Amino acid sequence: MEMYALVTGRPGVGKTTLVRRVVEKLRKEGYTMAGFFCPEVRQSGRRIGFRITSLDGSLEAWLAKIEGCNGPRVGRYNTCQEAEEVARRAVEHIDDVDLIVIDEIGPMELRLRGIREVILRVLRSGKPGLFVVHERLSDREILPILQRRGRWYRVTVENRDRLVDDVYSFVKSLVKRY
Ligand SMILES: Nc1ncnc2c1ncn2[C@@H]1O[C@H](COP(=O)(O)OP(=O)(O)OP(=O)(O)O)[C@@H](O)[C@H]1O
Repeated sequence: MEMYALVTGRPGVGKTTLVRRVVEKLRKEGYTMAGFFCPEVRQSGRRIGFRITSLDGSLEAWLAKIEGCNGPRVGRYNTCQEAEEVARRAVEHIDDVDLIVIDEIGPMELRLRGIREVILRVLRSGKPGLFVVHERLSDREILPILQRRGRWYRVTVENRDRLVDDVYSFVKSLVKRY
């Protein structure tokens, strides 16, 4: 049974923008949501790391940085343990919301054990979800669950505006069903 809208696509194509637009539309209609975003941080045009923020913006921390954190390394970045607490707290009221939103489920997020556990808890909760999924996700436990229960939306420059309504309608149908 489908219960997740899975947004994927090339880096920088507009996945986060699409999810934010869908979340905004749902919020205006009174739907309640929990989850987190993982925005990149640039300094003088150069990407120096990623933050993690709760969906409502009230919690935030570093997720990964080139310099300054000492969690497991992913490419050029060291992950930051402080991110685990934000992820945990961002979904602590999971039973009280209509929808879980996670941007994104990728190698960096899953490298932190606390975030991996949060994502598994979300997947076990029975709540519908709107997730950005890294196009090269290969996690042997999480990817099969997503594939079994998700409908994929591959974002391109051509379809990214049109997809907002498609994803929005699908997510609404999921919330009604669960
Ligand atoms: N529908 C759109 N119309 C115009 N510009 C857009 C649109 N969607 C995204 N953009 C622009 O493209 C850039 C990248 O968008 P966004 O961060 O949403 O991409 P992403 O796929 O989430 O990136 P990443 O792979 O880094 O997570 C931003 O500057 C954003 O303003």
